[in-house]
Amino acid sequence: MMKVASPRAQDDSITQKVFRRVYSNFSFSTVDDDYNHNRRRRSRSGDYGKESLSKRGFEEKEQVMEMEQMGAERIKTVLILMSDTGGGHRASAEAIRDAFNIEFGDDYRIIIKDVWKEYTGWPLNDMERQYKFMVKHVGLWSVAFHGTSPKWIHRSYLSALAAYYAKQIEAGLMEYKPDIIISVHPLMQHIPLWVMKRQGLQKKVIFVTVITDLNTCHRTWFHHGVSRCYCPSKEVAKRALVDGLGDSQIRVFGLPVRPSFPRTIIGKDDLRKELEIDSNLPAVLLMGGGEGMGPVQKTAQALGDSLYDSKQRKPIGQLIVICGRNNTLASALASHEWKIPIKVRGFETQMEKWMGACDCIITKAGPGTIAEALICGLPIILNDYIPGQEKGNVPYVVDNGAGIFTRSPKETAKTVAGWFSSKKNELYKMSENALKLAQPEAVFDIVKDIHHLSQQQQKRIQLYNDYSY
Ligand SMILES: CCCCCCCC/C=C\CCCCCCCC(=O)OC[C@H](CO[C@@H]1O[C@H](CO)[C@H](O)[C@H](O)[C@H]1O)OC(=O)CCCCCCC/C=C\CCCCCCCC
Ligand SMILES: O=c1ccn([C@@H]2O[C@H](COP(=O)(O)OP(=O)(O)O)[C@@H](O)[C@H]2O)c(=O)[nH]1
Repeated sequence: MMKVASPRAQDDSITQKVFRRVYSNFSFSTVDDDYNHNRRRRSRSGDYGKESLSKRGFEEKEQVMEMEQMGAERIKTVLILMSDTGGGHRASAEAIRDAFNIEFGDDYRIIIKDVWKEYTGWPLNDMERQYKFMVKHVGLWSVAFHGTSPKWIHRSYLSALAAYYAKQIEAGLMEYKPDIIISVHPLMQHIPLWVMKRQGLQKKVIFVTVITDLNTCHRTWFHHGVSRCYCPSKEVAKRALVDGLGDSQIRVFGLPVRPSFPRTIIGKDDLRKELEIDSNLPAVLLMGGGEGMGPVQKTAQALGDSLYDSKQRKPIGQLIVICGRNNTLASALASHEWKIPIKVRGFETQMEKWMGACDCIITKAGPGTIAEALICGLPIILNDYIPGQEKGNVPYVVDNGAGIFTRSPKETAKTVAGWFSSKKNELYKMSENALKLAQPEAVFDIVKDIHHLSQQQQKRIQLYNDYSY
């Protein structure tokens, strides 16, 4: 139990004091704060002085209880910073949220936010649109990605943006009063950490980065001011070390994937029934990230030919295409005449079921899709990658024997037809390798480590308060 020994203790409630210690420089203006402010005013105007000693004793007990709540029991707020530049950052943010809920129930309140979009102005609030434009013109993206790699370039630009939008971002962070901030985006380290430093919050609020790229990630991911930098692979951890992060900051658990992937235990037959997929024909899943990018249409057409045995006049396989948010692609495919069974879907929220029902996957080299496919034991054909952050995902898959890379829709279609007929062993071997490479527990390891950090910090705060009051 905490000891409260300061004579100043009568002035303010302990809750306020601890809160002020944790958020000493924040000037909150919330309903809670109005409540605390009114209580403080009552206290200062001497209301408490008129009360009987026994009442005061009761108040003290109440204060100690409040103190205990502020310590071990208080619900912690976790703010996850992300942006919908691609579908992977949101998927990882949701994975972390779900794992917190599974592991720690109501002990943590999880908020997923794009604070740039909600609180700042151009160009920060428009990243999704600009990113989409740039990745459509890959040359432009390549120049932007590699051109901004030197620290002095991205640091000075991000510092300028931080200074310009400091107040707004501060307001954004303050609205949620986070105990822990988790960034799952390469551009969300510098600005919040800069704001936190300005507010003297660096030691009080835990800030961690969860990298969502498997290999050739951008250097903006590596910020020295973080408590932890969770790297999904040894390759990324090496880059973090080279960039100057310390061993104590780096942890390698894997890329966080939504717990529904490792935890779905419905068999393939049942999944196929539920999704109304033919239960006898092997199935290939074709997709291109959250935005339906890459040569999806041409590949689908080539598969329409290669998975049809014209001699026997019957299909040897079936095709599932998930177009994500690419509605143009979905309508183009839906209006096509097919000789094989096909399902064309838009944005799906239960990807674990579609992957669980299929036998292999064709995708651009998105890290989220790759990590999920590995957990489902799906051999992977990578048919495209975004220059820069996705380039290294190709050797990650191919060198580990979990898939192949080809940009040719015809070669892709021929490979799948082989896997579904004479080369079943190859498919099986790759499936085994995929499972070996998978890290289904990564997201749980990450949240447990964050919980551990939070407990350590709590102990420090309690110790500090023991001696202060
Ligand atoms: C000296 C020559 C400079 C030339 C170029 C200047 C142009 C500046 C314009 C834009 C800046 C580009 C930022 C590059 C940093 C990129 C970091 C990075 O890895 O970004 C990746 C994310 C997308 O996430 C990835 O998605 C993948 C799939 O799609 C996959 O899922 C992967 O796992 C994900 O990591 O990209 C972004 O979010 C970039 C959005 C850019 C929008 C541009 C808006 C500009 C607003 C703020 C920019 C701050 C830039 C800091 C550095 C700028 C320095 C000049
Ligand atoms: O209809 C869809 C399409 C994609 N995704 C998810 O979106 C993420 C895509 O991330 P990835 O890193 O592969 O590529 P990005 O979209 O970021 O380019 C993965 O988690 C997919 O499972 C989804 O949930 N529904």
